Amino acid sequence: MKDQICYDDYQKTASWLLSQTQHRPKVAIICGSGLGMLADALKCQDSFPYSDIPGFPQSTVQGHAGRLVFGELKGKTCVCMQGRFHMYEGHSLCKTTFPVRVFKLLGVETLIVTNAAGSLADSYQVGDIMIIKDHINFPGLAGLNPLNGPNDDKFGPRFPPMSGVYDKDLRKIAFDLCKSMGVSQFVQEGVYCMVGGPNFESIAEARLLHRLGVDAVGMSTAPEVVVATHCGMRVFGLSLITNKVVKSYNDTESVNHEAVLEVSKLRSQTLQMLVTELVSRMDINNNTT
Ligand SMILES: O=P(O)(O)O[C@@H]1C[C@H](O)[C@@H](CO)O1
Ligand SMILES: Nc1nc2[nH]cnc2c(=O)[nH]1
Repeated sequence: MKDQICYDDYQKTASWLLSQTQHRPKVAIICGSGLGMLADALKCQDSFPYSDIPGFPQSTVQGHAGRLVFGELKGKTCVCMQGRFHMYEGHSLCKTTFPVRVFKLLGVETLIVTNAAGSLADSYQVGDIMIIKDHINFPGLAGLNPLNGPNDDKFGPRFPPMSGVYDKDLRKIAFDLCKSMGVSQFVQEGVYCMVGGPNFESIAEARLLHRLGVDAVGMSTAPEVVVATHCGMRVFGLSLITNKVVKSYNDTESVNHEAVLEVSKLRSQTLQMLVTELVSRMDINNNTT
């Protein structure tokens, strides 16, 4: 896939998908590491391996199946990415966010992003679910932004604001749902920070992030949210805390990807229920053809 992607490229992929499925999703869900089971709740599924979708990049990370699944959650039509693209895989940022603009052209209005993340906040525990309140886009601050290059006005403005992008109403609904599901004791709300990866943080880096007010750190999400916001989508995000980031030189523990995937499994059912109920409560105009 070439690095410069133009409107026609997104359009070709969207048109192909629309010709292959009757589903017309209003909600898109991006599954984080080990969280692909979120798609299992979809009814009346049509699914497509990324390798079959014209123009789609390919997943290379363990725990990211590489399938696009269309279907219904409690009667609401959704499309779900079982596997996302990360900058550290060697994709350019416009490739990692390619699906988001395709979703826009499919008619998607709300993007739900999920990820596995390490916690910096002292009060967080492994297995906590963090409702994302805001993000720090570290690569973005350093000039690595998916919106770099000529702006395409068909998608959005040259200088999009990024304040208040994680929808307040959806966050409130999610909190209330967690209470009624009896899981609020392990639900947090906080700031997610994207770093480039693929290495996990050094202790000095972890301390820096902690001092900056980061609650959870990961290697994705922010570019997808920037692109979704640019094209006018509503955004909701969840981080699953899979590990505590090591901040002390006395700590002998260290994190690895297998442990991240193990913890993802632990909370899979809760996350699936939360996302399903959240979507069912969304105010969406569902056109099914
Ligand atoms: O796709 P996400 O952000 O959930 O993946 C996280 C960050 C790395 O890709 C991986 C590290 O275990 O999990
Ligand atoms: N950067 C980063 N990404 C993660 N994804 C899951 N855990 C972590 C972590 O500790 N650091």
